[in-house]
Amino acid sequence: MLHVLPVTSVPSASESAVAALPLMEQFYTIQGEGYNTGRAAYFLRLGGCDVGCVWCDVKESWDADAHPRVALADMVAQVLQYPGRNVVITGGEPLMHDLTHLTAALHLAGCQNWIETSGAYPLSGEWDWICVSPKKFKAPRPEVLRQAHELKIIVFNQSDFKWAEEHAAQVGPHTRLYLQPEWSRAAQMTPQIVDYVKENPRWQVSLQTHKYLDIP
Ligand SMILES: C[S@@+](CC[C@H](N)C(=O)[O-])C[C@H]1O[C@@H](n2cnc3c(N)ncnc32)[C@H](O)[C@@H]1O
Ligand SMILES: Nc1nc2[nH]cc(C(=O)O)c2c(=O)[nH]1
Ligand code: SF4
Ligand SMILES: [Mg+2]
Repeated sequence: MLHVLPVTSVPSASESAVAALPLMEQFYTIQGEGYNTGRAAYFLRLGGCDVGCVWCDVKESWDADAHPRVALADMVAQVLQYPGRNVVITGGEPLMHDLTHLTAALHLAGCQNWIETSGAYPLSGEWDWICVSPKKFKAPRPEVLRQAHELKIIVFNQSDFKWAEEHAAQVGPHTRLYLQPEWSRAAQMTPQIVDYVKENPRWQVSLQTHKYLDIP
């Protein structure tokens, strides 16, 4: 005799765990950095990061427990309040979480999923644009570098140009290459980035344009 399990809409403990993620903040703005600069996008900033960049501009994101767990359906509903359909998942380090369910729900809702990641954790989720910004403080995973649409190196001092080339050697042939000044060092490093790009034109300049525009 066949035993038929009852259909229930109550999620199991493991389903509940993936149906919500720690969310530090969400906002609709203009993508300020890299390839998609200037395009409207809804940002979901997830809590949690153990990479430890000394110059991180969002250290409040590091402690995942400091941020409320928000249901994925509620995040999608918030995104849909605005006319744009590009969603940037950032953090914190978003790949510390399994992003399979969040990105599937966003795709079902008609969104384009873009990620900002250090590449230090395995890639999960369905992505339309992957920006990898590797860090000296926790090495990026080679397979994440290989899948990057965009490599964005933060330039803090002159040694970062050589470090940038070492990582450019690990991405695919079509990955866009960007050099972005660390914000507190922008006055010193931006002129050096300009000179470097003129000499090495496969690289492009990326600025944190939202900080100049004074928007989130
Ligand atoms: C806050 S991080 C969050 C995503 C992920 N943890 C990462 O580092 O890619 C978002 C982007 O901001 C960049 N970033 C963080 N602090 C910065 C700073 N002080 N100056 C320039 N870029 C910075 C990161 O390299 C990354 O590309
Ligand atoms: N406007 C805007 N663009 C961004 N691009 C990447 C950001 C991030 O913090 O991940 C960011 C951000 O915080 N704001
Ligand atoms: S990996 Fe990203 S969020 Fe984490 S410390 Fe570095 S810049 Fe900040
Ligand atoms: Mg930012």
